[in-house]
Amino acid sequence: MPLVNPKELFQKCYGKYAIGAFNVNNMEILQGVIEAAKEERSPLILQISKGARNYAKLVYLMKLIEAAVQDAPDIPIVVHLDHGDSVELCKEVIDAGFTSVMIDGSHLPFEENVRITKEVVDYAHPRGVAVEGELGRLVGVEEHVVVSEREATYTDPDKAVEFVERTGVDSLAIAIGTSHGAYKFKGEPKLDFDRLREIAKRLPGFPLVLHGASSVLPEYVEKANQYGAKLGGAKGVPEEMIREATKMGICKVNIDTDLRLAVTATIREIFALHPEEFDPRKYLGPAREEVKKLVKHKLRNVLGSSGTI
Ligand SMILES: O=C(CO)COP(=O)(O)O
Ligand SMILES: O=C[C@H](O)COP(=O)(O)O
Ligand SMILES: [Zn+2]
Ligand SMILES: [Zn+2]
Repeated sequence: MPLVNPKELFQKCYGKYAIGAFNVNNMEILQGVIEAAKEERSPLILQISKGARNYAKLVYLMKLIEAAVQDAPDIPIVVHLDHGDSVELCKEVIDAGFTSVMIDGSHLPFEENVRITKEVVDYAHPRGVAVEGELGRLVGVEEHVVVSEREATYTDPDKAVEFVERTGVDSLAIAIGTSHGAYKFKGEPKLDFDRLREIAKRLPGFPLVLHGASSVLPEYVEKANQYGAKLGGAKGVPEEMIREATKMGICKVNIDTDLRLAVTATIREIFALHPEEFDPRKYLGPAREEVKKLVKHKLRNVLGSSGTI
């Protein structure tokens, strides 16, 4: 089937399970993710960041995704722009065939965020493309002990309603305590589920998005460290918390760091155990296999999207 708009996927999964949005940077990661979705009979969101585009060139990534669609003809696949930082970039990728874009104005003043997000919606919707906006800031490592600090960065439920109404976005990324990367918490992991519940209550049935949703699986961190990495103190969102969030209106769960860790741990082990090896297929192949194993686990045991197509 052709690439799909995520709207229908979100309607179907709301409150029950979530769609995994996996960052794609190269062929091996893409193939690992696709093989997992095929075996699990699960829909997929493939997301491309500005960084991915700078690394691999958009034309290469789009051709790889075209190949994936051909290789997995019955899997609904969304191609999404992750953290679009300008109206121009969103328009460019819409014209290139993306079926979903994120315009991330979360660092801007509210009115400015509304303005640019609405501009993207006005361009995207007539072209059949969905738009994700973001309200609230994802902050790393620092613990939110001070209430005023939390109020300044976490998503305000009143503002979320106003933002959705005024922009017409199809989904909203919210800040409830997650952050990007491998160092999400200093102490015990904690998410503001009361806030999520409140936002979901005020926006009934409206798809919410969780960024920074990697779990930073200890097995990968330990293996990478065992073979020379320095990832001390790495900590992610426990899988149980992700499961809980998918029951509360989170329809899209963004995962990048976990893929990076799976690749890195695998390659480090091979380099350490087989120093004579110099054929990239001998370490990129196993890394791809590990990505597949990880994504199957996420789809089946964390997101709950296995067997839904
Ligand atoms: O939010 C993300 C991409 O937009 C990825 O988050 P992680 O760093 O937790 O994988
Ligand atoms: O949100 C961030 C994603 O993990 C993408 O990261 P990147 O900009 O390094 O590709
Ligand atoms: Zn953001
Ligand atoms: Zn993100």
